[in-house]
Amino acid sequence: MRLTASRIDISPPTPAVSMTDYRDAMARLAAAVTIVTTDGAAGMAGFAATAVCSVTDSPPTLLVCLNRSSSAHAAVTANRVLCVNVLDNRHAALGNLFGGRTPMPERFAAAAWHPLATGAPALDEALVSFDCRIASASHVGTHDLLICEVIAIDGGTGARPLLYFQRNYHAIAAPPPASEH
Ligand SMILES: NC(=O)C1=CN([C@@H]2O[C@H](COP(=O)(O)OP(=O)(O)OC[C@H]3O[C@@H](n4cnc5c(N)ncnc54)[C@H](O)[C@@H]3O)[C@@H](O)[C@H]2O)C=CC1
Ligand SMILES: Cc1cc2nc3c(=O)[nH]c(=O)nc-3n(C[C@H](O)[C@H](O)[C@H](O)COP(=O)(O)O)c2cc1C
Repeated sequence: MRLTASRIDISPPTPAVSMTDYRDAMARLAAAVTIVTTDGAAGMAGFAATAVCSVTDSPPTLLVCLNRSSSAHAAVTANRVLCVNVLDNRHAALGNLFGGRTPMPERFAAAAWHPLATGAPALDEALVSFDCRIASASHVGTHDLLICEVIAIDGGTGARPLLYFQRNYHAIAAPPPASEH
């Protein structure tokens, strides 16, 4: 059964802030970079995402914001499962590939993956991967807000996250070892 989204109408007739000013301001909000994947009857797909955050730990729940114009949208919403893969600082090129305009097979061929409980591909070298079932979805403007129940977690050993800031990737070094005194 296809996921149906409720509509939350929040846009005023004339926005007080232009899209350009909003994007310029958002470019200053540093964010972790993820690749969100799906697989199932509607096919395998994936996209780069920074609009991901924790909602609650009871039950463990993530929010993923997905543009309805994305080529991954139909597969994600029809499969109703996704995996959020958090990138480390070696993954900037992979972020670019999944950032759009590249055919899906080419995106997935660039790295090694393994399926988790939902069947969505987890990136072998992710900092951590969250395997999720999509519990609900709402439309807000151009995007679907996907409320995702985390049903499995994989990885969690790396220490060097990839960040996105001012329209560029930035590698974060590992923290120094704790001092002995
Ligand atoms: N949340 C999203 O949907 C995001 C989409 N993108 C896509 O990647 C392209 C390149 O992004 P940048 O190089 O960072 O330059 P940009 O000037 O297009 O975007 C700057 C910042 O604005 C926000 N943003 C951009 N497009 C958005 C959208 N459609 N909805 C909500 N927030 C958005 C993001 O925080 C982004 O980092 C964007 O034009 C967009 O297509 C990038 C980041 C987040
Ligand atoms: C760093 C980065 C972060 C992005 N974050 C999101 C996001 O959170 N949500 C989203 O819908 N698209 C996001 N995008 C855009 C998608 O990854 C992708 O470009 C878009 O869905 C169009 O892809 P398509 O060519 O497959 O249709 C981001 C792109 C980049 C490069």
